[in-house]
Amino acid sequence: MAESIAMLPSSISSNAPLDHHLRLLPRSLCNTQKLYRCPEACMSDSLSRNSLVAKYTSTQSSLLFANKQSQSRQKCLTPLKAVATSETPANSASPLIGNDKIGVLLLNLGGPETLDDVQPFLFNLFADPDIIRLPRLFRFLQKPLAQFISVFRASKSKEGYAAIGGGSPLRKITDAQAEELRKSLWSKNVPAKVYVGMRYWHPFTEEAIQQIKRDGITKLVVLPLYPQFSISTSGSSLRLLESIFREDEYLVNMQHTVIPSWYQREGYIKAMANLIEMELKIFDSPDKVVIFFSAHGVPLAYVEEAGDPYKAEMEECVDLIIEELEKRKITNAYTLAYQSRVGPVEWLKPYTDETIIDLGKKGVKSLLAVPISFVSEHIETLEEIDVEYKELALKCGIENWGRVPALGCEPAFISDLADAVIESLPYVGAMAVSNIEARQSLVPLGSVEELLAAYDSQRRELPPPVTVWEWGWTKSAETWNGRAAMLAVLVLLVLEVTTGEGFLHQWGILPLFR
Ligand SMILES: C=CC1=C(C)c2cc3[nH]c(cc4nc(cc5[nH]c(cc1n2)c(C)c5CCC(=O)O)C(CCC(=O)O)=C4C)c(C)c3C=C
Ligand SMILES: [Fe+2]
Repeated sequence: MAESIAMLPSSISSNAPLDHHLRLLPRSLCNTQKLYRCPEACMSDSLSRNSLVAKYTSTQSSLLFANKQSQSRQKCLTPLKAVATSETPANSASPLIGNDKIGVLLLNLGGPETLDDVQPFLFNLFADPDIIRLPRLFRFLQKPLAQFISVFRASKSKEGYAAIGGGSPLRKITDAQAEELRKSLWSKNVPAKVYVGMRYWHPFTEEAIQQIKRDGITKLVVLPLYPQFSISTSGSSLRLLESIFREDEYLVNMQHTVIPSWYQREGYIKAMANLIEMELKIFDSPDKVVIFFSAHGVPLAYVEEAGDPYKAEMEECVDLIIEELEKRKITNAYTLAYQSRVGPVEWLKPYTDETIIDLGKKGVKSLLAVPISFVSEHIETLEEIDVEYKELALKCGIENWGRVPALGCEPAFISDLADAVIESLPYVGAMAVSNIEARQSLVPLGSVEELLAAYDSQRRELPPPVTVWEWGWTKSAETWNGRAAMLAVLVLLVLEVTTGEGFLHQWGILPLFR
């Protein structure tokens, strides 16, 4: 059996040129004000596309990256030898580097595969305290509330899923991405197994972890398939992983590292720019098209109260894509807005629908929508953007509409994910505190525990994204009181009409039958 030996990077030796890392460092590491280009500036001549606004102060504290089983740093930075046999089957159950069996766990949201799955899927979603965080005193209501809201919302959601073929394409696409990533890793002499762990539907994270144990994986790279970190997405999955790891002796001894976000990677940025460049060419006058980045929203309180880095990462991501486009002499106007709001609380602004209406009023005629928070097609690209927002845009006078496809299995993107995994391997179970390269993003590489400790450590109570009853003169109480009052009036009316008795009859508003 022929054996090939390849050297893996001694520390992070990214394919990305050094200046790319360096360019990102001041933004990512300093605790001073961050500068962002004003997205609203896109429509204004006076505010050039390069106008800078101070928007965000990173609260990033220095983090200690060591999981319980951390090796000495010296050891982790020793070049690893990747041992792959040319005859090893691609789906071998025992992928080895040295004596280690390497696994990559892709974390994703999951989606209902049939219309019957919609309500239980929604139940799982709303039962997650990172989606609806109830006050401590009311935690026991989490499941009944999730049941209530999921039943209440299911019919609306089902309409959406019916419109895109009767279910979410997420599982199929994520499985395909996992397979392409595995092939890419093997082609780079890293024989790893790749697993998919969904948060709210099959294959659940718990199932993936069982398989990881059965396969005897000893080093695990955890890679959420969200380019930007949010408490409500990657954070929620990491919290689940933490609880699974904590209770399992095997997992406690398995070394791991997490790549919490990767929006800043050159390969991802270039892949997004490629897609935008290609779609722009379809328009008659490509330079007149406004590039409309539409990100999934989160409630404002996640960012302002719990310190979710999601908004800052999203804005930085858009900046980096725009910089890449500028290098290609593409200098279109652009804007960023947030979609998919659920419930009455305030979410990140500007909202996508309101921004489309504004752009229409300002006379914009061509719009290219760019979904930016997710790398697969899903209900919010296929239904919300392609149907609802397109319809709204056409109604608002926008004549030419285009949409950039999600990255899916785009080869340059998958290859870059593989590089991200390879670059993280020296940090599996290791301390990376002083490694500048490991700290490129607002949420740098670390272990599950460290990341959860760094973000949202107190797990503060947040206003829920859906209407939940609260005591006092609050918005939700007003909403629920209003609904209760309307219901009571309806019941009284029905009683009046059916019994012929009541206030309206006594006051002579309705005729007395007697
Ligand atoms: C980065 C992406 C996402 C963030 C942030 C996010 C936060 C978030 N979502 C909800 C509520 C719902 N999300 C739903 C579906 C859904 N959400 C995302 C991504 C993010 N969510 C995706 C990719 C999908 C689609 C999955 C699919 O099946 O294709 C749904 C269900 C669909 C619907 O009824 O609209 C809900 C509900 C909240 C409350 C939230 C932040 C707190
Ligand atoms: Fe969502």
